[in-house]
Amino acid sequence: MLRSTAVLLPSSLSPSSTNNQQPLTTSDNVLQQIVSPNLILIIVSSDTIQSNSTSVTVFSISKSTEDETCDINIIEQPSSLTAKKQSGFRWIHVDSSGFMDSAVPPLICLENRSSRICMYTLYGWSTFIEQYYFYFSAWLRDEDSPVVARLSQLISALTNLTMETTEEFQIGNYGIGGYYSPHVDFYHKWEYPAYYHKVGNRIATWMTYMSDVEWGGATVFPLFGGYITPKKGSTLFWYNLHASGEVDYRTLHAACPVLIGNKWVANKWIHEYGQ
Ligand SMILES: O=C(O)CCC(=O)C(=O)O
Ligand SMILES: [Fe+2]
Repeated sequence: MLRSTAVLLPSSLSPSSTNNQQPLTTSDNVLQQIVSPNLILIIVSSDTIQSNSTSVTVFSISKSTEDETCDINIIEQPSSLTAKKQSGFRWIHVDSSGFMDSAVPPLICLENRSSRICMYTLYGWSTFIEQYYFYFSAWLRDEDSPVVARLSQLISALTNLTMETTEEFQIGNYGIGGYYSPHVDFYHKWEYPAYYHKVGNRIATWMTYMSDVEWGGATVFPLFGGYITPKKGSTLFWYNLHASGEVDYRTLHAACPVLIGNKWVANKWIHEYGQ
């Protein structure tokens, strides 16, 4: 994975400006900047999820290549899970029957019980200062729980991508001061040649926020000039590669430090092979 720490975040994107917990809307300039034809941003607002209903409203936001305007499509499809790929941009129709609401508590519970918990820091377990990232994570396999398996199925159905070459689910937990420095999720052939040969690069990232964060913890895309405030159940999905397979550096992103509260995310990295 490329490690780039040389990115300066504009002051408007600093963590202190992310603490108002305003929900993102289409009129938000930041959001308009963040979306590009190659970056799909799905905001699944948990407010819109009714646990007993058969449909979920999904905000699929895309910037059209022609006029640079930002469109929002709110689509309710009660009976099917379909993903459409269109030239220039893509959108996704969803019916997940309140899935996110029911998935979050068991996933958190599993995380608490997980024996595969580990702490990610650049220099191991020693000091936390000036390290690349600081958070706890655990890996969940589909076999660990029907909830995990169902979430994988949902992602596959929504994105139209096979889960055959995905990584296990990564559950990440940031405590106070937890952060992840600017990085990209893809890697280069020469970094892990054997692994690359087996599954290809990380074509896409799926990230669901499993908690709100009282203050801080935003995910920042500095090259798009925008950030997303964590909101339980909201999901970001973006392609890390161009259609040609070339890596897309515009997907550089970071997790701002959590100032107050606790942040939980669930990541799924989807690989190229089999797609
Ligand atoms: O927690 C976030 O907001 C981002 C996490 C992330 O980028 C990663 O785990 O690769
Ligand atoms: Fe990342």
